[in-house]
Amino acid sequence: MSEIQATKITWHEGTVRPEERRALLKQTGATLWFTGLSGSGKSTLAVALEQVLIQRGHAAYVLDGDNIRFGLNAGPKILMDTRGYSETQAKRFGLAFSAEDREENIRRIGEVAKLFADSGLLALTSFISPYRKDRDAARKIHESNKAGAIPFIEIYVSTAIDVCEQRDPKGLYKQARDAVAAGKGMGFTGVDDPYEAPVNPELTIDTGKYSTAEGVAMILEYLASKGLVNA
Ligand SMILES: Nc1ncnc2c1ncn2[C@@H]1O[C@H](COP(=O)(O)OS(=O)(=O)O)[C@@H](OP(=O)(O)O)[C@H]1O
Ligand SMILES: Nc1ncnc2c1ncn2[C@@H]1O[C@H](COP(=O)(O)OP(=O)(O)O)[C@@H](O)[C@H]1O
Repeated sequence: MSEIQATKITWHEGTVRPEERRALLKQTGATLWFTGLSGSGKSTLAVALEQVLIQRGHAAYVLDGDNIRFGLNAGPKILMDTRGYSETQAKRFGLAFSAEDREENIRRIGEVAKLFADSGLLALTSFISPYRKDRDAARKIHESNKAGAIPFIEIYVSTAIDVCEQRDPKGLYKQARDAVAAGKGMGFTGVDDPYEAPVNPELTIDTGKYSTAEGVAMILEYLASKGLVNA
């Protein structure tokens, strides 16, 4: 017996067809997967795009790395301080920034975005998602969706590290550089932790060159070309 059979779970088919969901919401669900360094502009772009989409009558929702790490993917300390987890539980379920924890962070959010998009929403995810294999796995989750493949649009926010570091909106680059100088390190993406750039993203946007409004316009143009938004 395989591992999967051993768990004795069976898929329970729904009766609502994807066309019915599309007719109800007057749109096709999709995931827009923003990836890039801290401070590259993922959240700014995603939030600005969400606003325009809603104004245009589209159901859209941003899943933001920082925000999701307060809840679904909270770290051990937050789980103990705000959810009453014991230290053992918090260590078991909490996610920090090791390669394994980032992998699980992205796996969960790949699944959640897929559910949102399958329900008919435009899911906008804003996570560093530094590992190519983890982003590819999220794409695969969408491609192999039970009710039919879901569009997965990878948007590489390619802003150079020196620009991100100059912005340093949360002071984390400075902290990371100081930690490295002190010989401790912080495992901060781009400083002393890897970022693997996408090989073949659907879109690339450098916010060092384009304004937020221009970036949003580029994404809308792409979505319109795929029939995913009202022109
Ligand atoms: N070590 C380390 N490396 C990178 N980022 C760090 C780290 N520690 C904390 N932060 C803050 O967490 C935000 C990134 O969370 P993500 O869930 O998007 O990261 S990941 O996809 O799991 O790599 C990231 O937010 P953004 O700046 O919005 O990207 C940082 O504010
Ligand atoms: N063209 C632009 N697009 C997006 N953000 C920009 C742009 N120009 C400057 N910024 C600034 O860069 C910072 C990007 O931060 P944020 O959106 O939180 O990035 P990330 O989510 O990738 O960490 C913000 O302070 C934002 O105001």
